[in-house]
Amino acid sequence: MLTLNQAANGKELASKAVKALIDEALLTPKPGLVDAGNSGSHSDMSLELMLQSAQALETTFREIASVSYLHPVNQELREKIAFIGRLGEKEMLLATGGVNTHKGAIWAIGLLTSARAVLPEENDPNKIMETAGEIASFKDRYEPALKTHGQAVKKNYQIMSAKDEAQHGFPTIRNEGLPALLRARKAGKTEQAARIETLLALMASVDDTCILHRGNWSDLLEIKRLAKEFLLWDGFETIIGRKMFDRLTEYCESRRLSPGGSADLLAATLFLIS
Ligand SMILES: CC(C)(COP(=O)(O)OP(=O)(O)OC[C@H]1O[C@@H](n2cnc3c(N)ncnc32)[C@H](O[C@H]2O[C@H](COP(=O)(O)OP(=O)(O)OP(=O)(O)O)[C@@H](O)[C@H]2O)[C@@H]1O)[C@@H](O)C(=O)NCCC(=O)NCCS
Ligand SMILES: Nc1ncnc2[nH]cnc12
Repeated sequence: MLTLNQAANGKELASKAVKALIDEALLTPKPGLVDAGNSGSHSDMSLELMLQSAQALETTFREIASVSYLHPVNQELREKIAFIGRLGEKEMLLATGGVNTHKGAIWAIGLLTSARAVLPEENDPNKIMETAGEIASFKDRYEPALKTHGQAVKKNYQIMSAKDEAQHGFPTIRNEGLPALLRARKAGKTEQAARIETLLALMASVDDTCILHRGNWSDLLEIKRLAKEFLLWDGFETIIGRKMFDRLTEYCESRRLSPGGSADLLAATLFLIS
């Protein structure tokens, strides 16, 4: 039986998680990603599909929050939320007809939801990321032995995969995404510009296994370089910044490359400060 506080906390966190996914999907323009203008590098995704997928995950996040509420940070918690997270992946595939829209987001935002429910009074995003990292670092004895794109890519390159990112307490959000968002807001930029700069700050740093899976090492380096240049030229504020954005979009879309991991981390950043 859920307590009233537990139920309210779960409902609120799940609604914030879904909103973060919707806000990320609606943010336009985004290089190589699905947005309100087009489907970027994806022939099997659309904005409608992304929104359907986000809505379908409400129950997953609510259940993660519910079991995590005031729970000690231990292996039992890790295994409980892994079970729900795997069901969430199935829900996503059911809602999208088999398209992988939000696997990385279920992982990252699932862990952050769990940490926020463990510490319902905590407002410091850094403490939430640290706690999520601790939860992610426990062994999940029921993890199925699957061969994933992320694992295949990690075998070839020495990179920070989605798992490492979480287990280290989300260093890319802590050091790049969140500071970029706060900086842009402080500079008085529009919320849309601030979020696009946040995405590009993440792209400039994340070892995105989606990019490496479809492309190669030099693609990842070029995407990081163009994203850095965009930020260096103050984003959409300057002609060169806008040129860099167009070049980045052209680079991704002509090669079918998608920074899906950065998109997930943008949604996670928005969730953390909601
Ligand atoms: C630990 C898991 C995340 C599994 O990780 P692993 O690396 O083994 O598996 P992947 O299947 O490759 O999924 C990782 C997804 O994470 C995103 N991502 C990639 N790089 C990073 C990074 N450096 N940091 C953070 N996040 C990252 C990315 O997700 C997005 O891309 C997906 C679309 O990919 P795409 O390549 O376009 O589509 P595919 O259909 O897969 O391939 P093609 O079309 O190219 O053929 C989209 O979903 C975005 O979300 C990676 O895909 C974790 O899933 C896990 O272990 N879960 C078990 C349950 C659990 O423990 N849950 C606990 C909390 S809920
Ligand atoms: N907007 C988006 N487009 C493509 N893949 C994604 N994965 C997460 N968000 C995405």
